[in-house]
Amino acid sequence: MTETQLRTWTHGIGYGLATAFIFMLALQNLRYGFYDLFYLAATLSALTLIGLAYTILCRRSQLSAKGHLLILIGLNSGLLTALLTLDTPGIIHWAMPLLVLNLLILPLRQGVALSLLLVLPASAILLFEAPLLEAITRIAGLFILLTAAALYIWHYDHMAQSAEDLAITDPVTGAHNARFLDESLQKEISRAIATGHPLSVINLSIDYVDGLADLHGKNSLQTLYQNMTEHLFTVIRAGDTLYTLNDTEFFLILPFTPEEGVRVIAERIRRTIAEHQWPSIGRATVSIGATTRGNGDTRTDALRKRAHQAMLDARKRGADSVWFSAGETVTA
Ligand SMILES: Nc1nc2c(ncn2[C@@H]2O[C@H](COP(=O)(O)OP(=O)(O)OP(=O)(O)O)[C@@H](O)[C@H]2O)c(=O)[nH]1
Repeated sequence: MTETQLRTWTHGIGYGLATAFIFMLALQNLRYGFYDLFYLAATLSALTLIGLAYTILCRRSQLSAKGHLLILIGLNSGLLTALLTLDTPGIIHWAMPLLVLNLLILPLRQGVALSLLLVLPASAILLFEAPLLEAITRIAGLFILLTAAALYIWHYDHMAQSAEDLAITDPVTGAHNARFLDESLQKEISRAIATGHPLSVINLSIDYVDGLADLHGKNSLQTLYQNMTEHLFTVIRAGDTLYTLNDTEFFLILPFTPEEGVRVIAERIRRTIAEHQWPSIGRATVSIGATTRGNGDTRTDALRKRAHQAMLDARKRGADSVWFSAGETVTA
């Protein structure tokens, strides 16, 4: 299930349950002849029903649907007005489903702010109108509910962020992982097509990995890979992105970089790696394949394959070398 679908379901169920709850209150008050409270509950349940309809209408853009804020401001201010104008402090418990809705539907800060705008004046009214002990008990209940719901939402947001980070970041090296590469490269290709700026990529592979693993062990190779990632981060400029493909290969996306530029940076990477003293194994070299997008390159696999082939060509010419392969050019 995508995040948008998850939000649509939770918002829909939230509004649905709130509508059912408030509608029951409306019916009960109608039965006992409390017409003011009946009209209030009927208005609030109509608003939650609008929220449900809005959720269904905006189901494809639920993450950016701004109308929820207006609907919830309407609900919260409706209840606050009733607390101020009707002499029935008992309806403070109607705030409970509203607090949950605020936090369930709005971004955390907005949800907490709107809830406090309801709870603080409501508490003052309650302290003024109800017996002290009763007022304190009800206010405490509201704050406990608000805190628990806010902590739960904060925890969920935090977990979702960690899951997203894990999905796109290699846990060992901190670079982006291969799954994220195609998505980013496609975006950069579209951007390069739209703006006409050059785009280059680099495929980089550590030389003689089997020999290094035999000689120094797999753990040393893993450490070398991490050290090389850190090193590459210090060589590339902001805006370039680094991806780890497997335990021995890297990929770099270099926006705004023409052929002359990618030749410079590829050679710089090769030289600095060869000159470096690596803590786990001493000396190491890399073979680098580089390519620049031609006007016929519109897909990621073409660029990835060409960079990979260029890296194999570099290796064929002897380790510790760079090979550049020109982009596909189509004449109109
Ligand atoms: N994407 C990318 N390109 C680089 C990088 N370093 C050098 N280049 C390319 O190589 C060209 C020449 O770079 P340098 O020899 O460092 O000269 P420079 O004039 O100091 O480079 P800039 O001020 O970064 O443009 C640059 O214009 C870039 O196109 C890098 O880290 N990333």
